[in-house]
Amino acid sequence: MFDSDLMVNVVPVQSFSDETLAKEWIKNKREPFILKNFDYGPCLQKWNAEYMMEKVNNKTVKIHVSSKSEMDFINKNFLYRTLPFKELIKRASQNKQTDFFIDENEKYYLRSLGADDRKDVADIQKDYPELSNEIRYPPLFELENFFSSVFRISSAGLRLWTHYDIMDNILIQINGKKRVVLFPPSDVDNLYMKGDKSQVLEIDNPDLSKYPLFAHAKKYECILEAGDVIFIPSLWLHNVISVSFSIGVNVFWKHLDDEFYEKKDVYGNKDLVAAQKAFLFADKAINELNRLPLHYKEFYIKRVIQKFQKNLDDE
Ligand SMILES: O=C(O)CCC(=O)C(=O)O
Ligand SMILES: [Fe+2]
Repeated sequence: MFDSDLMVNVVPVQSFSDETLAKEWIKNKREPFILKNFDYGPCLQKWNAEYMMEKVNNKTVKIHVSSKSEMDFINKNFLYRTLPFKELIKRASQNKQTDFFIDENEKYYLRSLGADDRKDVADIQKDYPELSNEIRYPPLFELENFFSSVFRISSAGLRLWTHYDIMDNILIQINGKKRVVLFPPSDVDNLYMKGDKSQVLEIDNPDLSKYPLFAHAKKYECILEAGDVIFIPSLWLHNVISVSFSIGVNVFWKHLDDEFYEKKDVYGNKDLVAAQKAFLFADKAINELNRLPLHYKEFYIKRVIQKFQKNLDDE
């Protein structure tokens, strides 16, 4: 497989400046897009490293620390540590560290959490009151469906693994640049999933002997500049690399009725209740079939898959 074969599957993410059009896309098209030129308020001018260090006092944050550019959640090649918010910003905004946990080139990632990270969802308005009136969200969702708002602060060059979330989501880029690569839900068979994450880490240089189907995955791709917001529809897989020191905020909201979401899901990434039940039934079905000799099991797994496929075909 050559690079050029992989390139065939790259689609640039659409961008536009019209909020009404953006809302239409969310409702009807459900594909990623970038909305440009929205007025987010003072955060766009103000939120740089110096300002954040000065403004946010007395807060400690749980962070990811990684000596590798490609963070790997499945094999945990990073550390969880705690730092004062100020210190996180200082370190994440510079490329070489004098104080470090692993080595001088280590990188930092903050996904902000609620006050009690097991019970509370992240909400910048509550968790960072000193910054709360400096950001305004674009009117792309109904306020009653709001779920959480999350800081995404990252060192230059750090990549967040490919994953999906179950809620609709906008990612607002406030400072610095990010490259975002997305894969449609229909490509989930090509992404070697483990839970909500893909095992293919090096998406630009994948090991195709290990992950041959990845070559067929369709990539939607864009660079998010400060002042851009991208819509990441639920179930679209996404991989995010910070091209420079980067401050972003993402907002999740519920696109379905409350009852479909797991109640205790503070991160907004647990599979929908119906899907969790289906996985449990699948485990039970597998246990049953495991009691049979292999050739019966193979035959009946195919028959069960046919049943699921027929259900989809009848839709
Ligand atoms: O910007 C990032 O680092 C990750 C964003 C993300 O995963 C999201 O908005 O759902
Ligand atoms: Fe995400």
